[in-house]
Amino acid sequence: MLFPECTPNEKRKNLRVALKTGKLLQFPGSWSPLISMAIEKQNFDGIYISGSVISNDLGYPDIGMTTLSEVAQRGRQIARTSILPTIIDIDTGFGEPMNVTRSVQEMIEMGLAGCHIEDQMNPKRCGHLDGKSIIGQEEMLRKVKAAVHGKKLDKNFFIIARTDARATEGLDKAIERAKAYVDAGAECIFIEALENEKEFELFRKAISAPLLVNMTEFGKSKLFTYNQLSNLGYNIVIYPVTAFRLAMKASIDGLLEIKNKGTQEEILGKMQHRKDLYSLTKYEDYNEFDQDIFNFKLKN
Ligand SMILES: C[C@](O)(C(=O)O)[C@H](CC(=O)O)C(=O)O
Ligand SMILES: [Mg+2]
Repeated sequence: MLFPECTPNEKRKNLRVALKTGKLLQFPGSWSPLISMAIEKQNFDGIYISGSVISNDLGYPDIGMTTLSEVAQRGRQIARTSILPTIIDIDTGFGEPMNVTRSVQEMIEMGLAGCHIEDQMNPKRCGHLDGKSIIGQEEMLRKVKAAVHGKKLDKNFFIIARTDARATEGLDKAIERAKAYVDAGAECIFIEALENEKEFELFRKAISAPLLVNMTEFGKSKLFTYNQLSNLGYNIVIYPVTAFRLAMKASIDGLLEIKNKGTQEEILGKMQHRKDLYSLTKYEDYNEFDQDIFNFKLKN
C-alpha cells in the first residue's frame, strides 16, 4: 500500500469500532505528515494533532494565535498520509458558535476523524498552567451544540468537549459541566489537568461517555502508564507534545555539537539513518511507477 487506501469516512467509522472494543486507544501527537507515518508504523491506534505544537512550530506560544485555515491545512496534510484516524485540537473553536460550526465543517472536509473544543476564554493557555479563565457553562453549551451541528456533513465525525473547569471551579463543577456537554451532544469528554488518581477515578465514575486523558509532560497530571489508565477506565490517551519535545531537544543538542566540535561525526548514531528515512517514505516502492527511481545502493 503505497498511498493510504482508506477514506476519511472509513477512518471515522474505524475509530468508532475501536472505541467499542473497550480497549484504551493511544493517540500520540503529530505535527507533520512524516511523524504520522512513523506513528502508524508503530501500530498506534490513531494520531493526535496538538494546537500547542502547531502554534509552537509556527513560532508562537499556545495562546490562540493560529488561524482556522492554518490549522485546517495542517490537519489535512497530516491526516491524509495515514490510514489511522486523526483527532485535531481546535482550541476554543476560532470564534463564536457560528464559527465553531464552520470550524467543524472544515475539519470534516479536510479528512479529520474528530476534534476537541474547549471551554477556555480567549486568550487561552495550556490547560496545565495556572491562571486560566473559562467561559460560562451556557456559552460553552452553545458552542458544543454548534460543533454538533457541523456534523451534518458526516455524522461519524467525533466531537470531543474539553473542560478546563477543574482548575478554576473544582472537580464537582467540572463533572457538572461535562455532563451538560454530553447532554448537548458531545460524544467524549476531555477532562483537563486532573491532579491525582482519586480525581481520575471520581471523574470516570461520574461520566458515562468515553473519556480522553492528556498525558502531557511537565504539567499537572502524573504520567500514568497505559495499564493504569486502562484500569481507571479511560478510553483515549493522547501524548500531545512528546515527539515534538524529543525532536526539539535532539535537534538543539545536535546543533550545539556542531557548534562546539565543528563536526557531527560523533552523533551520527543519534540520527535517523538515510536508510530508515527512505524506508519510512517508501522510496523503493515508487519503482512500481518508474524503475529508474530507486536504482542506487545505500551505505550502512
Ligand atoms: C493538549 C493541548 O491542548 C495541546 O495543544 O496539545 C495542551 C498540551 C500542553 O500544552 O502540554 C494542553 O493544553 O494540555
Ligand atoms: Mg491545545
